[in-house]
Amino acid sequence: MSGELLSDRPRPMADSRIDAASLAHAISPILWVPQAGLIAFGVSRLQSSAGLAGVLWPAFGIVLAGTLRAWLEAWSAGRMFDAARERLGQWRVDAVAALAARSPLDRARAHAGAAASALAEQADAILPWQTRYQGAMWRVRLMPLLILLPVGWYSWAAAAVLVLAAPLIPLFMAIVGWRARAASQAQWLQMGNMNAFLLDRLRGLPTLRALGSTEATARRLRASTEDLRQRTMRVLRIAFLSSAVLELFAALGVAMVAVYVGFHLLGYLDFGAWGRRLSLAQGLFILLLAPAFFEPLRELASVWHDRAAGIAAMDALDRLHAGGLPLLDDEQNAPSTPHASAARLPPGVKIENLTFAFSDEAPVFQNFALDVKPGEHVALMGGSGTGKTVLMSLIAGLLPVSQGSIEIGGAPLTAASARRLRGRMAWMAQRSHVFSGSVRHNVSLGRAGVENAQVHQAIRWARLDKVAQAHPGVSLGEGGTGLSGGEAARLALARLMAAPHADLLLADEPTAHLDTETAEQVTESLVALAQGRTLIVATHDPELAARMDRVIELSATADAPKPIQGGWHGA
Ligand SMILES: Nc1ncnc2c1ncn2[C@@H]1O[C@H](COP(=O)(O)OP(=O)(O)OP(=O)(O)O)[C@@H](O)[C@H]1O
Repeated sequence: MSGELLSDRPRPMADSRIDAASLAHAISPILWVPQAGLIAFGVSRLQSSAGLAGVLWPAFGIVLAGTLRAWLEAWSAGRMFDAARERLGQWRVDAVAALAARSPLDRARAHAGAAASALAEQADAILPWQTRYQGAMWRVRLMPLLILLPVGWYSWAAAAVLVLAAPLIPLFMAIVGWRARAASQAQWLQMGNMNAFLLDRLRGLPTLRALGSTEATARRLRASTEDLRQRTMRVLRIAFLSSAVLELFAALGVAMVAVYVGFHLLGYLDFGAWGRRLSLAQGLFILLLAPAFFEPLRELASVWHDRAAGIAAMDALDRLHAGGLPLLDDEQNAPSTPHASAARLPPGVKIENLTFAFSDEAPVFQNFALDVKPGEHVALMGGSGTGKTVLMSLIAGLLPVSQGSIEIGGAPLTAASARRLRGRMAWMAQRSHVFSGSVRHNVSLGRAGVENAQVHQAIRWARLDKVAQAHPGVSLGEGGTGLSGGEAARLALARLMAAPHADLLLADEPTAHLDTETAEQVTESLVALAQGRTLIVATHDPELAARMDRVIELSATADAPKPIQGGWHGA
């Protein structure tokens, strides 16, 4: 996926379409109008000495309307929740795909802890926004008007009181809501930062312990949690304030209607009923409807904070989409399961006129050219920072070329071809990540085309079957705890071995940090494994380099490779 495609991605917005469920949810409270009418009517029947028998059918009607309303609310809430969960699931998938489409060398990528926090925790705040808030919003649009009509029908004065009290509520809520969103964003930002910090320091705990820096880390963590506590309290204060403002104005509105109706029925106020006098039933009807007029607004206030938290969560998901260094990839061109082909030649690598720079930094490569023949074994050497890892990443399509071209086995490396070509490659990183899990899983990595038998063979070949942690049911710790440096290197080799379809091997300093004996074993294994395949190895190890067909020396700004040893001897 290209950088432009990523940045052009439309921002995911809340789905505000009104479907059957949200419509049912919005209008279900209207059933309170016939219920209130029947209650008022029943009371008037009691007053007119109709007896208990006279209120039986109004009571039946009240129960019926109440049951229908409860069913409608339960049904619509369930439907709205399911739909919102489905949408949220899709947004999460999109955000993970956007993260995966970024180059692993992109320094601007979200920190793992912050991304995990946004995806797993914060994204859940979108659900109440999409269900409770959107539902409440529809009720606010419809219900006050639908209540105002019957109230106004009997008394314009009572309707006027409601109309005057109502706008004050959204006004104050808008002011409070604006502050709530900023506070919510700050709270989640701090939460994400804290998670990222915690994850980073937990990974580096052995280093911190060894260098006696745990106390300083604990102090910083304490300061972070205190900051988070204060931000959370700020959010809660604003949420409570918005509810208090609304309750105040709703209570005032209802009280004023009650005062008007009471004094009107007592005969002290004889205006406001279109020249008539309200009966007890009509007055009661208006009194019962007045709280229902404010009910949607009260509901909206109680979920007002959900909107702030939901938008902040959506922004956090959106930030995971923000463009950076893209990985060369186009999911439309996903390869079928790769197969080893006996007849196929291993691919050569031809680089022409290559220029690459990390954003505004000085170019790592300028007009660089390299021709690795099919089956050739090549060592990339050069001082630290001369671009060996960057060059291998460019060949693997993990970084986009700024200018020039790379051909793998005669096929240009582009977004469309990258997945297919990567299917022919196997990468041994400088520090291969070891996942928490069994050795077997760490070797297979769930790769398509990697059979169980190949995994077992690779484990035996790398002599990992003798490693205690390779026993069934025993898992490696996070980051490979439980493996020595040499065993971790052998595990990386087993990963290459288990993928026989890969005929272009890229190994980034496979013997770094190993003692001479282990380095020799790794070199032997790698050379044996690379027979009949193309191998490019970045190394500072002269012993390993000497086993290659050719050595390419990279200089500070690699504009031309310098062969310093041997030539190409063919496969
Ligand atoms: N993710 C990155 N973002 C920005 N610059 C980077 C990134 N990775 C590497 N660089 C820079 O690119 C240059 C080449 O780095 P690279 O890792 O390829 O060097 P190297 O030759 O592999 O070094 P070493 O032998 O120490 O591993 C260095 O100047 C480095 O600072």
